[in-house]
Amino acid sequence: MKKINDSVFFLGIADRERKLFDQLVPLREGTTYNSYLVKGGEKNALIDTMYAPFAKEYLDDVKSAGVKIDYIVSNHAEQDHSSLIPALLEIYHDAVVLCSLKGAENLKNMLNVDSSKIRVVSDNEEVSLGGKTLRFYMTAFVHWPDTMFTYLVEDNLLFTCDFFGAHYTSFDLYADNSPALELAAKSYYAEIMMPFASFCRKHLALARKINPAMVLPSHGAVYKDPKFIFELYEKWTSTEVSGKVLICYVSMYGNTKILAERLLNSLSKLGISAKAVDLMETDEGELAEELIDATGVVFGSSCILSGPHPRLVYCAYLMSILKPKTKFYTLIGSIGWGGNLIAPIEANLKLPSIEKLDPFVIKGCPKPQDFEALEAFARAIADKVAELKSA
Ligand SMILES: Cc1cc2nc3c(=O)[nH]c(=O)nc-3n(C[C@H](O)[C@H](O)[C@H](O)COP(=O)(O)O)c2cc1C
Repeated sequence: MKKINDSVFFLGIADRERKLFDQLVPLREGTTYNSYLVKGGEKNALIDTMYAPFAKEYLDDVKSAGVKIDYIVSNHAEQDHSSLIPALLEIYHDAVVLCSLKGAENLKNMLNVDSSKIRVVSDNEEVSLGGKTLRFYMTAFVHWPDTMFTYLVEDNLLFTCDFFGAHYTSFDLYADNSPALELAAKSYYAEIMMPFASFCRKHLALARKINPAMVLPSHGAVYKDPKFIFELYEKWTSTEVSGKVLICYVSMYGNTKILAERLLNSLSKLGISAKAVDLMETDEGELAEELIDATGVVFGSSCILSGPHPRLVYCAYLMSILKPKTKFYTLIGSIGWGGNLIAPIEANLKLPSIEKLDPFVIKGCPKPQDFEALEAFARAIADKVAELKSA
């Protein structure tokens, strides 16, 4: 247990060995699950709890505080924060779980929490701990429909659960505002929050309006200087067109790779910010990070068994669920004799109003005339970027 002030304590636990989150998100250095204890003059509250595998450590820590737990605030019912609520209710029989309406439904469905133990709170509702007041803000969809913020009024502390979180363990208590933390927060945003960008913008504005002295998320470090994470979220959620073009390719014998590298070079010469990633060497997390500001995506694939490499189809599907603000896509590739490179990608790429530019496909290895044609293809992409930026 680490002290934040005389009334507020951090009960986070680092899970450094964890390699994958939600069976989808690769972790660079594990993660932390953060829970907080708020001691009031009359009552005490836990804000979010802990992931079940850490039951012993966590419950010992809570008990060592030597206070009765009157309230268990569940800002979000995902099991990494809520799965020890039943165990806590076994210890603290009179404790009441405070959560949103959707949170109540989720806690009942997922953890069999008895309705009699739950009190649903509404937007702006306050609960007094005696000299300390918890105020709740309904912040649906950052990232489940149940999510809410808890604000400790007298101390000006904002508990945001997953919002502003980071899978980051290299800290003692407070954020060091380092490039490593920025990358962890970026990765977290891309994989967890980006699909809900409009909700993120709305709840970011709320957090800014509250103007807390600290932001206390449920993964990663406590932000003593919330401006750091607010400005990053401002940038990532911005609707501005960055103009960046991301080339995502797979190549068996190097033909498509040559096209990808030539295109990257041509785009750079035309003043376009571009990046090429080999999808066989890029995990979901890295791809998601690159997609945050990708205005255009160029899929690169050779033909394999009549279609694109399956990794490209997966990439298109991933884009559909992560919902980056990508405005256009196209394709480069090399075939042997025939097949359809674009159709399986198209069938899986479901992004509202994304525009398709004519693809560029060659036979076998690139020839001098192919390189010339590729220059024209690069100019068409640059023109589209310029058009989007000036719109
Ligand atoms: C396993 C395998 C399956 C292939 N299937 C097809 C195919 O169905 N249609 C086609 O036109 N070419 C096919 N090809 C040929 C490749 O698309 C072609 O050699 C291409 O130039 C390879 O480009 P790369 O080096 O970027 O992978 C196949 C090649 C391999 C190795």
